[in-house]
Amino acid sequence: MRVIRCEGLTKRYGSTVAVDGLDLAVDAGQVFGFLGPNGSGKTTTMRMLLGLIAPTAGRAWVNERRLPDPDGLSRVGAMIEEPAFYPWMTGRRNLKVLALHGPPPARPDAVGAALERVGLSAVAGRKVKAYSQGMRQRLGLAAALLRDPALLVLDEPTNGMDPAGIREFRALLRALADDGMTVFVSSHLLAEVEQVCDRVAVMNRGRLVEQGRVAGLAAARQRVRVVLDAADRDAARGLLAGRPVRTDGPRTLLVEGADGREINAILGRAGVWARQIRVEHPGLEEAFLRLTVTEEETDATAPR
Ligand SMILES: Nc1ncnc2c1ncn2[C@@H]1O[C@H](COP(=O)(O)OP(=O)(O)OP(=O)(O)O)[C@@H](O)[C@H]1O
Repeated sequence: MRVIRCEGLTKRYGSTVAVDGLDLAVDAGQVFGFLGPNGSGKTTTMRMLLGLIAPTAGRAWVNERRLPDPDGLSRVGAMIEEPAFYPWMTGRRNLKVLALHGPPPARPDAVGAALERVGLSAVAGRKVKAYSQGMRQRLGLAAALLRDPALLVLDEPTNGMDPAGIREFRALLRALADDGMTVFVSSHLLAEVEQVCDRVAVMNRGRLVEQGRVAGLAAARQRVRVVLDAADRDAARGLLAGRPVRTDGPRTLLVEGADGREINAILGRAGVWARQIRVEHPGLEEAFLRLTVTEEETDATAPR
């Protein structure tokens, strides 16, 4: 089942195109990472999917209902921006207040179950003002879980958390998906998403630049590392001109997306012999950075 589907989803604010013709498909039971640098349109997309803002153009379906159909949205739990709680109330009381607000009202045991699920049962009797950032985020997640959602939409949920908290949160998301929930989670930090997500979509300036399995994207970003005698480096660079090639120190060239054999042949034919040619698969993090860096930036930062 497709839990989220978008076709040409677009949001404009005056002359700013926050989201530009987005096509997206998210299947049930996955953790789906929605990645991109700040300002790339992630929050705007999530707000459209939650029916909080109307698209300028395009269509979207949530839980197989065309937005803004409330039936599709009634099975969605969300955490967008920092969750707001009454600081002078305990964690448990905050959730009870939220459980009372409908529709639909939450099941009577929903508060206890949600606290248990996020690992806050032991501190549920403490006032929220004494909670750490990580505890607040988890309470936010518990609030999103109160009505047994089929889909969780989480906007940068680990912002401000420490590394241990991030690890625990990641395990929690994985466990929820293993129980059949679909988790749509945004981040500008790939490293954390890479370890928990089945699939990712990468946004840049309102546009989708990649979508696929995490493992597949990492493999697709292969590069060839060519180590030469320093005297040969510039000649080799000349031979590879027109390809995405950059230097990495006085003896090394990195050629993006290339095939090792082909590079070997080009250099060998011209009599420029490499000391070493190695195919590398840089982590998704690096691939992601490269994807979202503009061409001018690449030129400006490339060592010459
Ligand atoms: N209400 C608004 N009015 C005008 N412009 C907006 C509005 N909301 C978002 N934008 C613009 O749309 C673009 C995308 O913003 P959005 O918040 O969706 O990005 P993001 O990827 O979620 O980034 P962040 O992680 O910083 O929230 C930005 O250029 C932003 O300035």
